[in-house]
Amino acid sequence: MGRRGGKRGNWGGKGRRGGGGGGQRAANYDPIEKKNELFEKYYGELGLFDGPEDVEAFWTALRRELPNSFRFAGSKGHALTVQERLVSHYIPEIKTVELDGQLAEPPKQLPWYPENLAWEMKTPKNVVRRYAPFASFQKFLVSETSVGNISRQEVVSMIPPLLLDVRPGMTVLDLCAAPGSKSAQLIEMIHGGEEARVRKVMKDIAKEEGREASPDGIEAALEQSQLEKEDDWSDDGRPTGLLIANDVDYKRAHMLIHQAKRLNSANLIVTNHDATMFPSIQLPSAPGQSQRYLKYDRILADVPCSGDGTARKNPGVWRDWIPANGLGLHTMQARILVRALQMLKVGGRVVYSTCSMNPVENEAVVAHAIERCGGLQKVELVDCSDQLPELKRRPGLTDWKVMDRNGEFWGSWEEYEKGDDVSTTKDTKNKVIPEVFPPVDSSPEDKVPLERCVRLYPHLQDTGGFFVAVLEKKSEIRALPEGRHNRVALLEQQKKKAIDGTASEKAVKEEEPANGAATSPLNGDRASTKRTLEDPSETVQDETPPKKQRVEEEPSDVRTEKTEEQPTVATEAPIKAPAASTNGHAAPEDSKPTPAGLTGTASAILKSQDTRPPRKSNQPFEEPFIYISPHHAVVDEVYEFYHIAARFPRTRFMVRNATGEPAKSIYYTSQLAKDILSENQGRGMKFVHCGVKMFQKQDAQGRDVCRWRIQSEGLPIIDAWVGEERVVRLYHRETLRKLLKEMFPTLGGEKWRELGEIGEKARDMSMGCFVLRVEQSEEEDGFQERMAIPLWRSINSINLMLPKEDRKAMLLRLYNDDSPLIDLSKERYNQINKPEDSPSPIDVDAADPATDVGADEKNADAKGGALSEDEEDGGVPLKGCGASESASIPATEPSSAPDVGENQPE
Ligand SMILES: C[S@@+](CC[C@H](N)C(=O)[O-])C[C@H]1O[C@@H](n2cnc3c(N)ncnc32)[C@H](O)[C@@H]1O
Repeated sequence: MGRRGGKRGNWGGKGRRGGGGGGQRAANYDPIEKKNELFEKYYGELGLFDGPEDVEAFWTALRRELPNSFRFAGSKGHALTVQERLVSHYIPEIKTVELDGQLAEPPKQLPWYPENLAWEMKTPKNVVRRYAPFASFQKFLVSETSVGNISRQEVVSMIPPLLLDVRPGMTVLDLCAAPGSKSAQLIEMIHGGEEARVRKVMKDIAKEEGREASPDGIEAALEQSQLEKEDDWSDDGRPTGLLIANDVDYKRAHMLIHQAKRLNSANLIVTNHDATMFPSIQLPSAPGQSQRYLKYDRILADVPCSGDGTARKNPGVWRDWIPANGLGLHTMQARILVRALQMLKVGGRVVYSTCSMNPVENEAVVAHAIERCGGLQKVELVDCSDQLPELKRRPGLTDWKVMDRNGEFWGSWEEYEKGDDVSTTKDTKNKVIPEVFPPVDSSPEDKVPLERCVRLYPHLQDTGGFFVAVLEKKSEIRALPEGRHNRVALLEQQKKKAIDGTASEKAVKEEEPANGAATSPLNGDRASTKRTLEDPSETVQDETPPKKQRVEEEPSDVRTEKTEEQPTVATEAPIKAPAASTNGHAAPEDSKPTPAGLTGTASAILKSQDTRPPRKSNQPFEEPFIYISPHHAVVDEVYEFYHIAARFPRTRFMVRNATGEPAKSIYYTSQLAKDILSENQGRGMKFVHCGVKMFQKQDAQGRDVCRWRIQSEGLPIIDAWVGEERVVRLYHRETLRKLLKEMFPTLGGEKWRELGEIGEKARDMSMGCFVLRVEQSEEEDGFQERMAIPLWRSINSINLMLPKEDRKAMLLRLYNDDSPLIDLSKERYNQINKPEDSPSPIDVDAADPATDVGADEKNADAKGGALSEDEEDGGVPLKGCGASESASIPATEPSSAPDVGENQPE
């Protein structure tokens, strides 16, 4: 993993590689001509637009560069506070810029985004570079993006999570999640109102115990949180919901982890599976009770697609567009959607989305999946025209033509089959299958209201092109095996109806599946008694795992594209499934072919019964997730040292090493995440991330010092439960400024006085980790937002345990200060270590007991010490937060563990 925030900080710099088969890399050196005969013919003749002006506006917009867009991320209260800086400081400055005699246009809020937290900026890059107010705004964007307070995201990509309507407490699955911008939105929704709920719980507890509640802006926080609407109180206000974010691509799954990590969610699990056969997840069940499986309230299927809606940011689309791109993806997209519908709770919602405008990848997939799931009695296509009313949109298509790879249009499967060029029509590689055409309705009640889908075109509100459909599960489904017979049977029914006026409603259901899936002993009703190891409510799909896809690395919203052909009818192809694993890491999907004739589920059953040791594989090794005993000595120690309230759950601490012993880091997860990890490890599930780092092992002097310091990531979760004995309160801006600016300010002599309001407390406090609570106040020199930061007291100094990037971002946001940080420990060391008078480590301390510079700190310097500003800007990997962050840790002045890759095992 690279430097924190690496790619997220890419604002207006050089072009990035994009999806859609090309990208701006080419645009930088050899501009791609925005022309493509087939592309223009296809969208020109599909009849998507309202007359010539509309058509013209569409193509003009599609050829224009895409505006920048971003949203303020994290908890609502925090996002609003960070946004306030843009509103009150940068926008007024930008408004003073004159461009060609006109005042510059500042960034604008998107009117339909909740709390107006999403923005777009149309100013061209060359202007941004030239004018100081833009340049300083740019600096703010980069800084806040790098610490995760701003998420750079395409406007249209923000829509699917909003239509998914996630509420706290829900169980959500994001099937194709990387690089994770939508997952980040989903996590925020799961955590909605958390801060205020927890504070209210604490207030109530204090009242019960006859104590004063902590004196700060609780009322304001309560107001912000819409507590009336939120209903997730069962875990003392902590969210009980869960997001499982999945991606088939391991590297991209890690990009997602990096992106989501800043949200510090204990309610996130990242998995690495093929979404077309995402495994059923077991839940714990009482002895003697039947097995329970996880069902989801909400599923996002933001599937890989041809990405032709991204042509504005990925000019490669213009060069590479061919009809086979969309045709080749349809089957996999439908499989993902069917799998999503299978795993959904009755009454739950799936949002299906693509950044393609092609009906073959959109309406055709929706109709195909509904058809396979048993029609509109089972799955409703939801009318969401009343949601996000200010978002301009067009209805889904109910009729369309299909272009074959020769550029010829066909109106229906029948027409296509009868086509003149028999060799083409019979060519299965051509990907033209019955399901890519508009659906065939056996009766008016079966007509899928595809107009309820949402289409977004570039010219409607200056965005990329996009497609969204919202589906609701009405009752349990048994998906029909995929294959031509479904649609063909319907066509035949229709023909028959036309001839003799009778429709055989049972025809499809009684049809023998072409792939034999329904006759498998492990499939359909006949198999229900045998299904001991998988969710009986899900019908087996006949799976052919997708072959290799081309994946472009792109931090925001990039589609992947298949380059290889994939059989559309999965009949005799050998089925492959994840290999068994005894320790949570699985062999690659293709390492263990399933015996021919068995379905994916059958294979999963065999797999889970497989007790052989895991095979050697190319799958990167993932350490197991092991929960530690609530009575473990380390748990006792931290509870005692930090005076953590007994009510805070002791059972959810986890380590990532095979011994199960706390060695370097202790993570915390929600209860549901724990249940899932504990129940499913060793069953072939590929978990790649879960848990927020809560405690980090720290070398320290002094017998009574707890060696486990609280990590800044975990602090928001445990903060409210830490006893006053380990809390320092801070109210004044200037005090925090000093602590942010200076690393390791000394307390020796009278130096503690320089720390103002906290000086005396700092002087007198014992060594080890404290929680610095920055409280809200109405004072002029007060804070609008409460914050909690870990603080370390060494022998003679204190230090905020905060990564440098966070310090810098806070200094810029709160104080408009972008001058370099001051590392006082380094200065002290350099002073003492003048060449002519270089004392031994013992001499150092003896010479000046006011310094904390000891042998380890010297070592740190010898190994390179802290990174200079220049080095950082030069992209040297930045790790940790202290002065000695890239080297060994001084015994008395701790640095944090690497702040990237913290999902990685110890
Ligand atoms: C359009 S991108 C998703 C963007 C993402 N939702 C976001 O908002 O950042 C599609 C993703 O699907 C993944 N993918 C492709 N085929 C998949 C499959 N069969 N199962 C799961 N993920 C898949 C790709 O690796 C890619 O990251």
